[in-house]
Amino acid sequence: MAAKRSVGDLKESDLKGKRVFVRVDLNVPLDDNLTITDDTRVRAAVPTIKYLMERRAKVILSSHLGRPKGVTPKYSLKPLVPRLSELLGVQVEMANDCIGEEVEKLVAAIPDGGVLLLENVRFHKEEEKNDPEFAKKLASLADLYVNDAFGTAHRAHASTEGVTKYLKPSVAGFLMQKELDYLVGAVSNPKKPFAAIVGGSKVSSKIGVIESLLEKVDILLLGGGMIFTFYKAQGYSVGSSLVEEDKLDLATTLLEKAKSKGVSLLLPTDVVIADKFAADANSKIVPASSIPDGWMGLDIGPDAIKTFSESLDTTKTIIWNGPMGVFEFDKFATGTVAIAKKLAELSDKGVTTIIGGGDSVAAVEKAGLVTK
Ligand SMILES: Nc1ncnc2c1ncn2[C@@H]1O[C@H](COP(=O)(O)OP(=O)(O)O)[C@@H](O)[C@H]1O
Ligand SMILES: O=C(OP(=O)(O)O)[C@H](O)COP(=O)(O)O
Repeated sequence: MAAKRSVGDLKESDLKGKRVFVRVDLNVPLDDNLTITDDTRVRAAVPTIKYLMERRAKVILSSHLGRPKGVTPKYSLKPLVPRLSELLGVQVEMANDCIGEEVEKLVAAIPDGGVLLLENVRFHKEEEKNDPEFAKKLASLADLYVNDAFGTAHRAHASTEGVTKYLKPSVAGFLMQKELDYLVGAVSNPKKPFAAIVGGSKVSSKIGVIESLLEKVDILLLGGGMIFTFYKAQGYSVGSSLVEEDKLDLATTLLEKAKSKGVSLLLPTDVVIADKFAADANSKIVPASSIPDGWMGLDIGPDAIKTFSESLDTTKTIIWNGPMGVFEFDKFATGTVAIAKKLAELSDKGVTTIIGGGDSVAAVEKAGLVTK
């Protein structure tokens, strides 16, 4: 891939006094009291913002949080202000919207080196539709554009793709540049055997990822909420586990494709099931093929952990996205923690291990393995 032009390539005169629209990914996990439970993404956004502040640009920050349908108070970016202000060493101002007259007034008032955070860009449905008129309105706030939202780089939305048609130059931020350099390097030319571990709950967004990984990997391990779509496609009973009915045919196709490409695709042979989606649910371990009605799979089982771990032993490159279970509940965190520990052990032995995804990173934080 050609090198992306980055914010570091701009001249100081391109930035001084200029309004810079910076798309960041501040989609952090919040608890019920709206406290940030993992600030990795906030800290990751800081280098680019500080760089712009030091060059006396007027920084306009834009992000989404969650998947709101319209204006939803619990998805407001307001809880981000104190932590951002603390990390940046200035009082970050916050707008109640991301477009409109009030926002324009606040933008006009940003001092050189100051920072304004716009409200959740997904409060407007036009964001995810990549609506050109909405993108134009966002673009009209600024003189140039920096995309540092690596965690959202796979989405062509108004604030990530649409605006670049109206704001020139449009450049990558330091986080985007660093992640692309590292990831593209590791994935386009991996040391083999190359394994991918995919879990989490976003089945429909990840089935496409699995399809493209089948072209590259030797081993593919599947865990998390997506496995039940694959089980169901094979005719297993999955109880009330997470299933995306409209992806059953695709799951079958992917299993066949893995076989024809000689990729070793492993699904967990056993799962930890629960009688409700709760931290205090009753749980038991059952073979993957026999989840009783009324029960749902919330973690991979001990046999699966063993098989997965052994299959990783010979690998040289591993990428991991998506937890193996509902790690937020301690009872169902075992599979995720075991895989995190395995990757830490292999990383110590010189295996390249890459972990991506907000919840996956949060899980590694929770397991206390970040330094590994
Ligand atoms: N078996 C499961 N059933 C339901 N949800 C699951 C299951 N396994 C994992 N999850 C959930 O998946 C979420 C993370 O998924 P996802 O957003 O796809 O990961 P990431 O943010 O790392 O890309 C977590 O909140 C976790 O609780
Ligand atoms: O959290 C994110 O992705 P992730 O769940 O893969 O880590 C990004 O902020 C993108 O969010 P989205 O999947 O709602 O577009």
